Amino acid sequence: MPTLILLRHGQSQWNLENRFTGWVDVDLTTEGEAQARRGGELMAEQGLLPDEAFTSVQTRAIRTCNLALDAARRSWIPVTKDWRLNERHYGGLTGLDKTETARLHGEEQVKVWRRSYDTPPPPLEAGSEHDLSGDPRYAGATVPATESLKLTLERVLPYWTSAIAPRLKADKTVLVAAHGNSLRAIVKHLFQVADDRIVGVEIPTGNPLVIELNADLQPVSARYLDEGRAQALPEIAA
Ligand SMILES: O=C(O)[C@H](O)COP(=O)(O)O
Repeated sequence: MPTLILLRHGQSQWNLENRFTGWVDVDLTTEGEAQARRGGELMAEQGLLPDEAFTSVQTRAIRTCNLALDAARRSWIPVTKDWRLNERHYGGLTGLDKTETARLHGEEQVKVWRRSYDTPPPPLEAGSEHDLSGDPRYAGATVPATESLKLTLERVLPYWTSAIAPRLKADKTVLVAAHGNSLRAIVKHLFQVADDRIVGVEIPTGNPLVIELNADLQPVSARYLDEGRAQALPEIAA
């Protein structure tokens, strides 16, 4: 049975500092490294051994992927990196403190920017210290100035369809080590979550989400391996 394991990176330095991160390449904290290793141990304990892995081009996801695969003794499998699995771009909010931003703009507005489907944050100004358009890892790509979840899904989905789905259709166990919102995009697509319901889907750091799929890649079961740190999952259509 095709098995997908979604793993959000472990706690990052800016998760700890409660700052909007998006495409900024912050690293894991010591706690985040431990979460990634624990994720790999849980996979191994339950015999969930990935055949292949996909990750973004951001250090926190790459290192999470490597630490989890090391812990599961699967560091030899093929790993493919692609910017389309990056975190959603947080635009002009990048680097700001989340609590302070809520104080300035109101909780509701910040919830809309963080969790709504199609309202992007204000764009990042060109030339800002967080402008990554000159970063060599994005050569040939158009670096966005901001992204809603909808825009994130629009760049994740073609990659899902062309690169990841074929491996699942070949009946493989596939690990995708990525980010809160690129993974929410995949969950929205797989579970056919309505635009106004995706606001309720949160993905915890470093907790493998195992989704068994049928031959048409529709979910038949879904569970977090660390039950104590699980979050509610969307319903599986009958
Ligand atoms: O980019 C970020 O700040 C986080 O990785 C995800 O943030 P969120 O919880 O606001 O979506």
